[in-house]
Amino acid sequence: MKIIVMKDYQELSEKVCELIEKQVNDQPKSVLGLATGGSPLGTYKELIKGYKKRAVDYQQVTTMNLDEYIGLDKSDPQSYHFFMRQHLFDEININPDRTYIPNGKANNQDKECERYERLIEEVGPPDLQLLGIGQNGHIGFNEPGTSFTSETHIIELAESTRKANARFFDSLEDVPKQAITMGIRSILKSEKVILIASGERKAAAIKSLLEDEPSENMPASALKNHKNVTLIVDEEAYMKVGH
Ligand SMILES: N[C@@H]1[C@@H](O)[C@H](O)[C@@H](COP(=O)(O)O)O[C@@H]1O
Repeated sequence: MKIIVMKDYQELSEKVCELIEKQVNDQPKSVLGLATGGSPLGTYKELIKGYKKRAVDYQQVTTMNLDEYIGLDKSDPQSYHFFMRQHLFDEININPDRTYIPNGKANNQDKECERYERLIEEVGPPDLQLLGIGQNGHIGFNEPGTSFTSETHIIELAESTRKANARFFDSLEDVPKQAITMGIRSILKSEKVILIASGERKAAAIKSLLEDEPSENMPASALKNHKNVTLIVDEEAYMKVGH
């Protein structure tokens, strides 16, 4: 795993933006695996700025998102569909027909999981997958205990994850209890992975990721079995490593 330590969140976001723009400029038909949550917000801001300033062209790019809450409509402001439109897709020249996100409102969720996993094979897998990490080490919505051989599946959200994400909702009760997420194996299908973490809140997870043996209790540690992972952290998220 390659490790890059940046001074702060802004520098981290600029670095990730630079790597994504390079991917798209080198390969205009790239498939980008995208993430939601607070971590990639700065990156998306930089990508939008870059699109306006440097005329990066996203017309032929395809995107695949990691996950979605079960039960939220695409038009729900808390859904990841809405998040992606608001924070990126509506601001760049991407073709909305080439942006894929699991459907959290499908009538048959098992079929939806199968459909999305097939899409990863047919449309993807991503040339570059961007990932955040939960405080408990989750990636996508793969909570601790998820099998490293899992594909797209339904997951019960950990109480700690619901609490951490409650900041995006009116109240904790509004946070869905389930989500649909690419599995660990699905994520490992990507060519390259960029994992980002910022702030003291993530320091314990980053220490465990780098210093402990891979374990299904720390979902992100599965990335140690992937050949091309770059971890980009800021100084706060890295501060516990080696101590
Ligand atoms: N499903 C998302 C993950 O994809 C994200 O990486 C993680 C960290 O979130 P944040 O970046 O807001 O700290 O938790 C969320 O629940």
